[in-house]
Amino acid sequence: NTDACYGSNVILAPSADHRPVPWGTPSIHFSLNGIPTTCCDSIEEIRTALDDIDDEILGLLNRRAAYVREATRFKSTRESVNVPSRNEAVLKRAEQQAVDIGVPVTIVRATIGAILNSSVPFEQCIVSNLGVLIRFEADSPV
Ligand SMILES: C=C(O[C@@H]1C=C(C(=O)O)C=C[C@H]1O)C(=O)O
Repeated sequence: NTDACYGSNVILAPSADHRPVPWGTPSIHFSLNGIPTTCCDSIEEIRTALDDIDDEILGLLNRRAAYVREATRFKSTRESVNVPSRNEAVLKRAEQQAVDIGVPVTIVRATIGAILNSSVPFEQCIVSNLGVLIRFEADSPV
């Protein structure tokens, strides 16, 4: 039952433990120079696509981290960095979006959760080290 993976949509897959591979037909449909194309015919093809996507995700994480760092400009103390109510809202919104768009909710819950759980310590790290920098500059001879 794929309901549990997606949160709503259901895809059909053979349920046998030892199914012959590849089973089914390529399920990713896209247009290559206007020509309808499908993927994938091999695991290598899939892994190349996953590597490309991971590169894109890294670019997005870099952008997100820049905004998280910028948020420190509006936080006066290290204690005010973590805002649990906002974390909760970010996660809730992502889960709802996932269901609406058809992204597997299991993946969204874990990844957005991990992004929040790492963004807060990153932001706290920036705030802590800004303090060090300011103290260092204040203590330096002019
Ligand atoms: C960026 C902020 O700081 C923290 C990081 C958040 C995030 O990564 O989305 C959300 C809330 C805060 O815990 C913020 O307050 O919005």
